[in-house]
Amino acid sequence: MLPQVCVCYLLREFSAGTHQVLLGRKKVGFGAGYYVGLGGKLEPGETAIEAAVREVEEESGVVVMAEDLEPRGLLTYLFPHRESWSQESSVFVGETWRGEPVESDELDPEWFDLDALPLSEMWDDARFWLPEVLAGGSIRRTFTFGADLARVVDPFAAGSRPSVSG
Ligand SMILES: CNc1ncnc2c1ncn2[C@@H]1O[C@H](COP(=O)(O)OP(=O)(O)OP(=O)(O)O)[C@@H](O)[C@H]1O
Repeated sequence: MLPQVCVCYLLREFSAGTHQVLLGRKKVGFGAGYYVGLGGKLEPGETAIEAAVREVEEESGVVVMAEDLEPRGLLTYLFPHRESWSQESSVFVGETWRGEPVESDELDPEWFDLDALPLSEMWDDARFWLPEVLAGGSIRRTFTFGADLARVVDPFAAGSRPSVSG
């Protein structure tokens, strides 16, 4: 089984009809420099949703309850040129949470309008699924990264067909 990680996208209604998502510039470690959702590795014995609750608080100070997180799917990231980076990520979206995001050692939180996501500064896969998932969809998909460890190769290959629904 691939290493299991989670990612959580918190949404807020910024002004009437305008929704925003909390992302953060990752400061250290895997994906440093990219804007990412809050998340990280599951600890032993932890479920993906428990990990999401914990990582949101660790990385931003925001408190979210497990029952306020909606499971929105599973992403498989394959790095044939760097096997140790391959992982499987459970995706959650939450609209109810408490607190104000604060900068942590891991990441510098920032709100983005849903129609102005910083896709060119995120992991390359995000452009293929994140807008649809934040608009209410769910996803089950595999992305394979190339030798540059940065670009998705052949995103429409068999086995990695888009399956956004919702
Ligand atoms: C390759 N394409 C990718 N596209 C979008 N998001 C990606 C991703 N690959 C990893 N992610 C996210 O990155 C976090 C795991 O990173 P990972 O280093 O395991 O966690 P993190 O540095 O937080 O460590 P700790 O668990 O805190 O130790 C986790 O949210 C995961 O969904």
